[in-house]
Amino acid sequence: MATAHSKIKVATRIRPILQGEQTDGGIQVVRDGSERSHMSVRNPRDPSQVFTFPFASCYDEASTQEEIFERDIQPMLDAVYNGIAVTIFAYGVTSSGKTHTMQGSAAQPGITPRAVEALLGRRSLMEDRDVSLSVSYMEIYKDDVYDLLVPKEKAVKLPVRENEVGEVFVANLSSEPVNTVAEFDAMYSRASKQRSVGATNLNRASSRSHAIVTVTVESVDRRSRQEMIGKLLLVDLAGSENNKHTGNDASRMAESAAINKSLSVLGQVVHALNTGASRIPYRNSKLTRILQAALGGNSLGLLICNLAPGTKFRQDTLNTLNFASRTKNIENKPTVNQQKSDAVTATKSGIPAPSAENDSLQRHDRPPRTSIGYFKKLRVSNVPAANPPELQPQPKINNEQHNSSSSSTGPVAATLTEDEINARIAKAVEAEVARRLAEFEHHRSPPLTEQRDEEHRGHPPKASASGSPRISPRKHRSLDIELKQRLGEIEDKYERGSKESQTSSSLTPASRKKTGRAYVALARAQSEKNNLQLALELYRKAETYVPDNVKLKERIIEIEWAVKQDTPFNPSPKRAKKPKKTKPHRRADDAASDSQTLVGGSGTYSDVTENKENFLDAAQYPPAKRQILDETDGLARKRHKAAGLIRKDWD
Ligand SMILES: Nc1ncnc2c1ncn2[C@@H]1O[C@H](COP(=O)(O)OP(=O)(O)OP(=O)(O)O)[C@@H](O)[C@H]1O
Repeated sequence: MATAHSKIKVATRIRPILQGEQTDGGIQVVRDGSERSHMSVRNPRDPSQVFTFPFASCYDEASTQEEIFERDIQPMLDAVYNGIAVTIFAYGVTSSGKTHTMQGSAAQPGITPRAVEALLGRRSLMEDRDVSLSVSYMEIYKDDVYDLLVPKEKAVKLPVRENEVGEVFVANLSSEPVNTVAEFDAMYSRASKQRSVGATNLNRASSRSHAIVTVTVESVDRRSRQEMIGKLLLVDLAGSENNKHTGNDASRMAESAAINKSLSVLGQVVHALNTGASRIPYRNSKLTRILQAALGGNSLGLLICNLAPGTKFRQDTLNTLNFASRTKNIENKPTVNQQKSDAVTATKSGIPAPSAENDSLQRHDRPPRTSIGYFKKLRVSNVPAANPPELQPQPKINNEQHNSSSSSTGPVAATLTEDEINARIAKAVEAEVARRLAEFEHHRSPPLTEQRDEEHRGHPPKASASGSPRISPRKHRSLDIELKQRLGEIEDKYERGSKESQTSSSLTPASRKKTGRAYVALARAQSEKNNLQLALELYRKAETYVPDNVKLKERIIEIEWAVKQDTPFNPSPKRAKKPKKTKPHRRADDAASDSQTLVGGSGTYSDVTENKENFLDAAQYPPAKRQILDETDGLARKRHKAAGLIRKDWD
């Protein structure tokens, strides 16, 4: 039987213009008369340029909650009843309409209440099966997981665990049985009030956390006692934020940093899956760990990208659509969770069947019966789902994860201090970077000796696409050599030390910064040589070490664009350094937080505009404009300092 692959489906939705919002109509849904549609977005920097992004469904400002539900959600619910996990997540910049789409209001209920109602409605149609529904509801706030079904004062941080077959679950998360729509509405509205929400300049009720509702549908065939467990995960992500617009205070800034960081990791996971990376960084945030099955795993997926039409969000829109374009390439392998429903099978697994006394609230400190994938090892057969074609037991997911904590706390940990272990981890990663870079360079570029020979033979050095490289080829080579030497030294040092394999998340902030910087320098050198594909890969590598660097993201988008259009990329010179006296003193712990975020996630239009300006020679600007830029920068620095975050310019 062939394995069924299913790509993540992507839909986009533009929210209506809010009161006082400025827009220039630069973002539109375009339909070609058939079912096909695409988003058209004007380049904020060059209005003559229009980007187009085709997606399965594009909804404009006039779209209704019902329309989206009927067209894109309803058809996926069959799969849930057929024992498959389905994940629907809303993504977008703050205030773009994610909560409206997922949760909605009493007058305009969103996807979540509609989906539960539809699932409950289907129950009566299942004549030969006993069906039960239960719901859990959690939020991920500042990278900690909380149960929204328990009163806030009693809510504790819940651990995210993995069972012996590598499936991730949230331990001790409660779930409640749901039999009627009224029951669900009461529970959902009570729990949603507990979600962390705060006012920002961009949204009076901005979600400060990612919220995940999980509806579990268990159905047992009355005759064969075969049980199927389907799941529906409804995810309302917090929105990426530009703190120049949000007007956040210190505590909001800390929330914002956590939101932007986790969204950034989500972007990295999507990127790693797209490029077939051997290591997918699911472990770098709780969000991606929990959504692991939905991203390259055994779940069916729908990503709804919410877009804000305001002009100031234009760059966010482009970032969101770029993310969406990458996500739609991800292939999942949906599998049916099916088993014989009897106590013997359950106890055979070593995990007791749920006790009869289990009342309305079930707690799980081990993989719950309903956890996605728990039945993988109990599964006795596969059933084809009504909708998806053929479904197979889940093949091994390409999600190799290097668990550095286990290696660093083995025999080494017994004799070394934590600092020493950290230092070794840092060295190991740097060594890995060095080795990969050397390999990369070896395969991609002609050996330096060959280049030198060419010059000796009188061939002029290759110019960049612009025809006027700012860095001479000689300088490129010396930069490459210098960096390789530096990385070689690190590797040598490491060779004399430990051999653990590591992840970027295990590095100290200083080491992450250093490694990221090395990649940026190499990438820049490659882009100067017009090796754009290679430069792009190196910039992306850098991003895995400094995921929240907005300028780096901007550079990646620019090069992606150049590669896509097959046009030359004209790298801008380094930002002119400001006079020393305007810079506040940097403490050691400031340096350590360099890899933290100024704004993360996707950045925003004005942010990028400013960054773009930073790439340009400051001397090109009239004094008044330079002063404004300096003041904005000073203000931002003050705010970030207050929140323990300091901006660091890369490149
Ligand atoms: N399709 C829509 N129709 C009418 N109003 C909408 C729509 N989408 C969003 N809104 C309104 O826009 C505002 C912002 O929406 P919402 O709170 O859903 O954004 P969000 O993306 O969840 O923001 P955050 O990430 O900050 O939580 C709200 O007042 C909401 O009611």
